[in-house]
Amino acid sequence: MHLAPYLQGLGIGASLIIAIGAQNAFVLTQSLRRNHHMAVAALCALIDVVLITAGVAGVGTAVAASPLLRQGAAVGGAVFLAWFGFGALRSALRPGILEADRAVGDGGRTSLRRVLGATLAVSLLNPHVYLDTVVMLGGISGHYPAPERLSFGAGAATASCLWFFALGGCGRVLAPLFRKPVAWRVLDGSVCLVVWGVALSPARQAWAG
Ligand SMILES: NC(=[NH2+])NCCC[C@H](N)C(=O)O
Repeated sequence: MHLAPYLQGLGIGASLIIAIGAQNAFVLTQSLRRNHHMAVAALCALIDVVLITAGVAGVGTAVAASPLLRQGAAVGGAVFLAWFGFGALRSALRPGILEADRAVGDGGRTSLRRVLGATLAVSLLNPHVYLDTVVMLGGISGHYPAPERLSFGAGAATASCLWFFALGGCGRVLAPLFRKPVAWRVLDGSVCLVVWGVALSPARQAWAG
């Protein structure tokens, strides 16, 4: 294991993942509801590990080289983020509609299958996930010689695991704050703005172009 590339992978992986977006908002919501939150965190971490491995193995370079794949991902991603943001806007404007869903604690649990299905959707249909793992981390890892590339990938995978388990576990601490409906409205409103901002961001369009 090479320490310097490992730490670089850890730092770059963390800085890419920490910004709030659709996936983080979803994990945080399940954590606040204690809705199979550790299974959700584990699935997100697992998906990251698999995609980072693919990126480090060279898939990212191939995707970036294909205009068709890039544009397909960009259009699909914008549609997904627009739809996800619309859901957040709806619950910010009419918090009552999701009341049962939003109960803090054990009141709002849905079946494990449904929650894991939603986790897969919010991860695998989300362009940010591929951009971070396959394209960015995969692309940066290409600058290292092979053994150091593996250490870089291991560092990035460590960042993902630490982040998702921390986010999944933090609901217990934040739960008292989210007993007030207004806190959910603020969270949902911010998520809507951020997600729509990402859907329209010039960086994403440049990537598509
Ligand atoms: N490494 C990742 N899984 N990145 C994608 C998720 C990160 C992004 N901030 C979000 O919450 O949507």
